[in-house]
Amino acid sequence: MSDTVTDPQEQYEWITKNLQEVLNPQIIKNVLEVEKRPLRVYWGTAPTGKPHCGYFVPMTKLAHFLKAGCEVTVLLADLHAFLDNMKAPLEVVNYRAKYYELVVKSILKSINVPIEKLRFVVGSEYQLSAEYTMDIFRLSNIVSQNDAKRAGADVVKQVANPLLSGLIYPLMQALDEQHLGVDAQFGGVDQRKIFVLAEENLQSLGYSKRAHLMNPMVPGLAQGGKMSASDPNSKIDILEEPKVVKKKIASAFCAPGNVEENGLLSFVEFVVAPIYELKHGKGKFEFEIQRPEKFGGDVTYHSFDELKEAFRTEKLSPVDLKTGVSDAINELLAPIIKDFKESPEFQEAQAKGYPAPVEEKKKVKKVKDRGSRYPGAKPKDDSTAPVAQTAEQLEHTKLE
Ligand SMILES: N[C@@H](Cc1ccc(O)cc1)C(=O)O
Repeated sequence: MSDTVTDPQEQYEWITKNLQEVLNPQIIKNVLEVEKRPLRVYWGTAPTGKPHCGYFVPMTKLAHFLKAGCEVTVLLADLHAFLDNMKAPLEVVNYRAKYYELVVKSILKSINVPIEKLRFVVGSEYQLSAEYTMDIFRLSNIVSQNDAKRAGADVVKQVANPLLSGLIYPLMQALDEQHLGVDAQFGGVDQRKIFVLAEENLQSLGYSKRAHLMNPMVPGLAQGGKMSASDPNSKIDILEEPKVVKKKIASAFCAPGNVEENGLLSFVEFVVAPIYELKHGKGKFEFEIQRPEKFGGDVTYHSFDELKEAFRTEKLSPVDLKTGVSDAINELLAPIIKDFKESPEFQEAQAKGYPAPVEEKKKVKKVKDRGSRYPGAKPKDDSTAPVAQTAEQLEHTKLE
């Protein structure tokens, strides 16, 4: 990556590049133009599930911030992962935070971002202090249940009987801005309601209002563009093997000529293009697709619009677009998979951060054992069926 820019105008352009929305841009401009110092900005991530390909998107923004000379902090929000319906139980949360840290560093390295310029902070390192705790209490005395609930609506998992932790979550995210000593917080536009909560309340605690920078949400690969945890094909793990990438992309929704609802084109637009630009310079774009001779042979597009137009007019078929996108993803993932395979620390963080559920293991073993005792018999999994103890229960079991 080339050197950082120093002209305030240019810095502002890098900071806000590709964003969907900026709240309080004057706070940023004031830092750059009047105070003439580096902008301090942070991005928080809660180590919950496994990071997927969408993770490249905030990474390119971190690169832009560094390019603009910002002081960038990455918050590994371990307690937030716990507070969000215990998505990360306390026994595993520090391994998951480590795993996220290594993924973030590996991605940044792969797109030539100097990681030594970033500050990594683990949430629980400061969020358990007396001062921070007192701030949660102070904030809980000025924010209503309703407002806290609404603030978390797009971030905290919504369940039938919501836990109190889901209300504490947004309060803490607001307080992080103060306790990390930043001028601005960056996140996806799904964080908007929490950002507004912070803007509306920090001043009542005697703290200053921060600016907020928001990325658009990147559509997934399924029809409708949602990335859903329940549809594994809509997401590609950051360590996905090339073959699996091909398979998932092959099953992605992609109708001939349809450029509106097309997760593959979105992936090129929001992930591949910004990374290419970072590596090769402003405005540069190149997307190569290997294609059999009889369908026109290999083809290279020099702008995203050119690619999109070729697909719209059906000069490029879904099969060929899929080949191009799979190859591009595999190229992006290769250095991260390599880092993982070469690092025992990385592997340990994954193994201990995401242990196989104990129940499942037991079940599998039982089924296997039975299978070997009765060769050829189809194992029937009744491990959860109740065992009848009395005549009455036996009768009941029979009836079922
Ligand atoms: N809410 C963020 C995580 C986060 C947590 C705490 C923060 O201070 C900032 C961000 C997410 O959805 O991933």
